[in-house]
Amino acid sequence: MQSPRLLYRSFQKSLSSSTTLPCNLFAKKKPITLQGRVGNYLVRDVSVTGTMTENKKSLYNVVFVLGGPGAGKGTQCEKIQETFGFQHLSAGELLRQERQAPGSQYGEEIEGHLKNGSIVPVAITCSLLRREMDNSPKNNFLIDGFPRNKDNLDGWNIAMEGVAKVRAVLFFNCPDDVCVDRCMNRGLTSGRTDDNAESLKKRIETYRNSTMPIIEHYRALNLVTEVDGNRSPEQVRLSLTCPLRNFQQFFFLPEQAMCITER
Ligand SMILES: Nc1ncnc2c1ncn2[C@@H]1O[C@H](COP(=O)(O)OP(=O)(O)OP(=O)(O)O)[C@@H](O)[C@H]1O
Ligand SMILES: Nc1ccn([C@H]2C[C@H](O)[C@@H](COP(=O)(O)O)O2)c(=O)n1
Repeated sequence: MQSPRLLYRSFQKSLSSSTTLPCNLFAKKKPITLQGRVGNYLVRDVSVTGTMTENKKSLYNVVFVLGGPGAGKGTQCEKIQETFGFQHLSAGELLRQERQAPGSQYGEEIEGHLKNGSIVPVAITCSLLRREMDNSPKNNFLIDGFPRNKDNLDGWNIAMEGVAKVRAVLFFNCPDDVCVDRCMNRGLTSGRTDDNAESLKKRIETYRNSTMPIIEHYRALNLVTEVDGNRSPEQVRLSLTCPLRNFQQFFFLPEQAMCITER
């Protein structure tokens, strides 16, 4: 069997030699979807921005990382980002930095949400994420702690259409009591104003009521890889290797992305 990369290359060749696409499609920045066959495989969902011949930077590839507070998202993202060629962006961390930024017009608003365990409006969070993505040399992003509710999801879908594509969602499943214990321990040294019993009660509530429906939304789209977060960090890391290799192989090709299914 040919490797996905080789299949992809032959698909690219077949496109440039035989596919005629209207010029005005190339003129637009919006992505277009192409489909074709290579051998016994159907290659689809090739997203193109700009001209194919100019080899422009394609859509950002995104893996969302979700789970309860303390489920281990940040710990694992830090471990895997280098090995698998991602940049890790933590929505919570970006918000904490913005809250501290001198002269930020959003500082107080963010602080209120962090203390309450409620979710900051998407316009703020999404623009912080977008700024990091645009300034990064990377094209593949692990976005940790986003989208946390329907407002996040809807805002992202509008703002990122034609800019980023969600390839997969990693869901760290971990019992609430374990999550709370971990955050309380972290609170002894983290300096985080929300690692305390009162904020955690609200954060767990927000996770159950607002974030779980988002995970279910992506599960219905077949994008969710669920990970048992209630194990040692090393066991969790090992269990991620295989799914991440698959993402890397199938989704994160240099200029464009593809999906291959057997005929
Ligand atoms: N598998 C694990 N077993 C035990 N402790 C862990 C594990 N993973 C992470 N921790 C510890 O639990 C705490 C929370 O981990 P981490 O910050 O990765 O969680 P998170 O899901 O990113 O949390 P949050 O969403 O609140 O930022 C940290 O102190 C971390 O060292
Ligand atoms: N999409 C997001 C992500 C985070 N926040 C706020 C609210 C969270 O309680 C807090 C901490 O996030 P964490 O570091 O636990 O991922 O940040 C938000 O409003 N919207």
